[in-house]
Amino acid sequence: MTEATESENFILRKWQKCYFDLQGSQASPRVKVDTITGILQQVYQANAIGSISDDVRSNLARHYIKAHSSIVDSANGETGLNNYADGALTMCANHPNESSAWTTSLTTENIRDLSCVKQLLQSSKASAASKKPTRADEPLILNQNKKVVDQRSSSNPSSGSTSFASSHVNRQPTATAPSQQNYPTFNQNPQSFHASRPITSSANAANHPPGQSSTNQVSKGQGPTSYGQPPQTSTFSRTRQQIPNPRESHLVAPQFQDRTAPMPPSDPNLPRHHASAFPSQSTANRTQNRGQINDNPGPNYDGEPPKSSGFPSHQGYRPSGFTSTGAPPHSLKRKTMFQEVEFQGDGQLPFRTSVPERTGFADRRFTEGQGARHMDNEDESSAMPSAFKTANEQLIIQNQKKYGNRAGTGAPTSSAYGTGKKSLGTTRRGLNSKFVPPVVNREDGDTDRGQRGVTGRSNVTGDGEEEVTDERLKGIDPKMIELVMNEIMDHGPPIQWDDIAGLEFAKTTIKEIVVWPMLRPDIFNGLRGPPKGLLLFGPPGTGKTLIGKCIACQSGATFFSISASSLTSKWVGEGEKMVRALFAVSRCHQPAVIFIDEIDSLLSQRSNDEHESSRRIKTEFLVQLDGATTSSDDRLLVVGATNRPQEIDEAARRRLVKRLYIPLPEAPARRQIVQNLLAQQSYSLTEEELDRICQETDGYSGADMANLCREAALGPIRCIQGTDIQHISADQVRPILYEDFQGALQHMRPSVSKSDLNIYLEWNKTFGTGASK
Ligand SMILES: Nc1ncnc2c1ncn2[C@@H]1O[C@H](COP(=O)(O)OP(=O)(O)OP(=O)(O)O)[C@@H](O)[C@H]1O
Repeated sequence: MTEATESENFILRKWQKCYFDLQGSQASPRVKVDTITGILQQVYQANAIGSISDDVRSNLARHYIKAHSSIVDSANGETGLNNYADGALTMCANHPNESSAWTTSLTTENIRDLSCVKQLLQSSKASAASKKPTRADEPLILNQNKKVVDQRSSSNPSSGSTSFASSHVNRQPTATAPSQQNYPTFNQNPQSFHASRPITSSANAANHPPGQSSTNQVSKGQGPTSYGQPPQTSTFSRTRQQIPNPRESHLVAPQFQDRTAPMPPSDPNLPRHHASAFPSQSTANRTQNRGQINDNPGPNYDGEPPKSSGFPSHQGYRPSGFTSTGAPPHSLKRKTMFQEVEFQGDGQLPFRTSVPERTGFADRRFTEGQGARHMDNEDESSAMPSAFKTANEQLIIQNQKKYGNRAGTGAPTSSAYGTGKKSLGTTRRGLNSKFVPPVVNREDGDTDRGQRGVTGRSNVTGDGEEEVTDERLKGIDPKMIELVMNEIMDHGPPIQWDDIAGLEFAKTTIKEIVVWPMLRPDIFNGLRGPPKGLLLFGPPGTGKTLIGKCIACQSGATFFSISASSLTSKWVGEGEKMVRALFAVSRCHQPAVIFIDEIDSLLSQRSNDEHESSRRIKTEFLVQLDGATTSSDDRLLVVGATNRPQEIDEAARRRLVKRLYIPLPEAPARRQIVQNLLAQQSYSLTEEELDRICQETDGYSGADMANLCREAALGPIRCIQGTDIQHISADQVRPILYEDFQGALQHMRPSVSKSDLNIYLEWNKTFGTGASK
């Protein structure tokens, strides 16, 4: 077996390991995306260190992408390509190495094929009439464009340039461009994107003449074309190619560059990994760029003052991109002409080079491309933009329109589970960046709500740029938003109902009153509407937090988990701001579950000697809770957990409509906990011994049982002589026996006192839901 094959097998084994993550019914979109990203990273890294050949890498990546094309093609704005493209797509693009320049494969034709462009054209139609160029102007513009076409064709007939402009030129439908085959182009049939991607033989790479520009490399099929015919460029590559790193001024606005000039191969500013560099662009930078665009319109391509065409000029992009690449002056003309001729619908779009715009732009195409939805014969020229809308913003809006109804299927939509990655890319955007909320799941037919979700976040600024800021986040400190996203949004592993032993009454009630309504708001509305506040009370360690997570997981909701004491202590003086931010962000992540542990410390009875700051937090919380409870549109559930229900303020108690007692586990539940935990270990216990353990642990909480099992599991280890532990193999450790539990029971006493239990029972009788009177 060759070394390469061994590496391949190693990766395949890992791959199989990931299979469950991808196929498991509970695998959230984010888990799947992360899993794919992970395996592709391994493939890519293995190739980078020479463990596997380019061929093997291409094979693996291709198979993997094909096998999971539905995930790769996910249009989910949160878990789909927005995140995914940053990493995995780079790798599966079969790009030869990190420092190679990326080249665009956008062409005049395929740009128009992009569904997002189509959408943009449609959406700007309304304003088009007023800003449509006069008939007299059109021939001029077209002639200018023709001129550039000719220039490009003649000056660079066979360079293999993949410049945006040249691609445009050479993708004219007529076969007049002899060098067209040298340009990366899109598969004419987007549907065949996955189906017709032969692996690019590494021979292509091997045959590649040394010193040839990377643009040519791509065109020869060494780049992203591993999924398509050599001259074609997959959408993967296009996705990357459209994302210039803002730190690389020479790469800015690649569509304007004369890409016949090779890109600097080892610019010190060039990040080692495109995957990490691109997403790391802060929105602050982008905002700055926008500022440049809007504040400093600059001259147009003729050095004249900006035309009043409704397009902002792009001085922020042009000079650096052009001077450093030595692009000919006519590139500027090209820019403007494309702006007006090729992108009549939204002329700015192709010239926006900040990350999300590009990503979203390409992603949208990528996502919808598989449906082979070619652009209809739109009257594109009739559409003129009135306000700039970035592709990412457009994507979000489109996603809302398109996927706003997913909850009805019961499919988890925006669950944040199963990923170690912070969602929504906020960590990438930076603190001062504009927060772009994720897709809000809305119901079928509820156009008003869906519409509101869209319009609610679109503001046309004075300079004509359309901002995408959620109304619900207005006035919220971005740092707080970031904190909520980073510290409060929970990304733990998914929890199933079966993971929670016993508690049948609580589980059944919760499924009925919370989970189903969250999954099917179309059925559970009006009187059947879910409660917005739920209180779980009972002794410590009985599974209240588990239940909270399980609710979120089972209802496909985003889980926000915070301890009330950290609200009052960790963010001293900022507590109420945090509460506001928490609710605001979670409203953007609906359906959402806000789990507040130790809620009693937040909502304790009001008293005169209460500290001012805690009073403010409490007031804010009640206000927000009221908002959640009064707005029937919101799919927001507040779950409070407490060991001291009797201390909760009665105003708060009233708002936590359902109050469920989470008692200590009964014997069968304790048995289940033991069995579940032992399942991961080698043990030898008879049924009787298990029964005895359960009898002897009366009064133990779930957490006590877990601790008992941990202690018992150490029994076999303690039998081993200290020195031997270093030498024995794992299978030489004997199984866990009943004796180990007996030993553990000597040390582990129950943590809940009988008197405490009486308080819970009493309170449950008075205020609990479903308690027998
Ligand atoms: N019903 C249960 N089924 C399975 N495991 C349980 C159960 N109850 C508790 N556990 C175990 O105890 C641990 C602690 O549970 P959890 O944090 O949910 O308790 P809690 O009621 O929220 O505690 P606290 O009130 O102290 O916050 C869990 O991680 C789990 O290992």
